[in-house]
Amino acid sequence: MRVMITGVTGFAGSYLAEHLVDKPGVEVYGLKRWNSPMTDILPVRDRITLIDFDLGDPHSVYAAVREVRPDRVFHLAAQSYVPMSFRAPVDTIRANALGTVALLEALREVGGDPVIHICTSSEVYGEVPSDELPITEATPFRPQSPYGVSKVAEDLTAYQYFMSYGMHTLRTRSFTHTGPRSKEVFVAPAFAKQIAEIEAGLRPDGIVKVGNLDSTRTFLDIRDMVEAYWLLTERCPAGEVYNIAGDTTCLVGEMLDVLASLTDVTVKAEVDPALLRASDVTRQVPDTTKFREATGWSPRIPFEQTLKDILDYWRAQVSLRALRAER
Ligand SMILES: C[C@H]1O[C@H](OP(=O)(O)OP(=O)(O)OC[C@H]2O[C@@H](n3cnc4c(=O)[nH]c(N)nc43)[C@H](O)[C@@H]2O)[C@@H](O)[C@@H](O)C1=O
Repeated sequence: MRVMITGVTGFAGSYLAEHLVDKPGVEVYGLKRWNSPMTDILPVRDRITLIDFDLGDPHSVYAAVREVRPDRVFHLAAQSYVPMSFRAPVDTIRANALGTVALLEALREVGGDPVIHICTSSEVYGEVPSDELPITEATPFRPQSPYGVSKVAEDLTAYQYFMSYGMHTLRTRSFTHTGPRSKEVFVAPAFAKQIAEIEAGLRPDGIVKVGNLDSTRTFLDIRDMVEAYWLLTERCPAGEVYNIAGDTTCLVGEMLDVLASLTDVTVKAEVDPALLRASDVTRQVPDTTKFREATGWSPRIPFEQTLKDILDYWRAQVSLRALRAER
């Protein structure tokens, strides 16, 4: 089976590749931008076929799809950082929304009836009123960022290709997922990196810069998420949409408390106004019953273990950077 992953050098794409390389009969084709850094993000790079493409260029998307002729597609390439989408809305919507249209058009033209996972986000729901929680797949779209809008477009496009052409699209509205190797622009690695720097003596004031600590997130380990994506394509009927999320719902401030409990140094949080958003989604409380019933999936990695692994990853990164600086 030929499995194509777009965005294979991204956080989710690299973990999915790692998850799939040992599955019998699976050949992994990873699509990446020609200049994507791969230093430590893609440990299985020698076990997959890498293909350069650019989501912004429909010709390159078509050429890659024609080369692979995939049986399964995981579309994980995206501009995924919400604050960046406020600064670069056109680029975010172009890459995410138009990139998805380009991919689906290429798949339609090449044919072969692949199973296609289009990865959208809990950000499509935006800020949901408290009396409408938990968020089900029937909760209305109220996106609060250009990123959220781009993901609504991806979601509806995947639905339209199923309805119009009978293509085997599946959509996930993926809630927060994190783990080692996630970029430090996201909240858990941002906090973990700063704690590792305090431990290494690089932040003598012991201050961790934070944004909005009163935001609720439901955390899932990336390694559980990629298993969910695989089961989605194994077990779910065409055209469906699913929320996928972890079991741990807490305030971002509580997540920082757990991280702080994993170190011996004293951690002081200080709000950096630059980390506050024009509008923030603060009530991310999902109902994932539909996906769990369809697949039997449930998360295996405890929240504290995920945070420990993230902190250890940043401890290693911080010492590596210090070593390089010494040379
Ligand atoms: C599902 C969804 O998940 C992710 O989007 P996100 O939820 O915006 O992720 P984040 O880690 O940037 O923020 C989480 C929350 O934490 C608050 N927060 C506080 N202090 C800091 C802070 O220092 N840094 C950051 N980044 N956030 C902070 C921040 O205001 C927000 O309320 C992406 O993968 C996205 O692609 C996606 O689809």
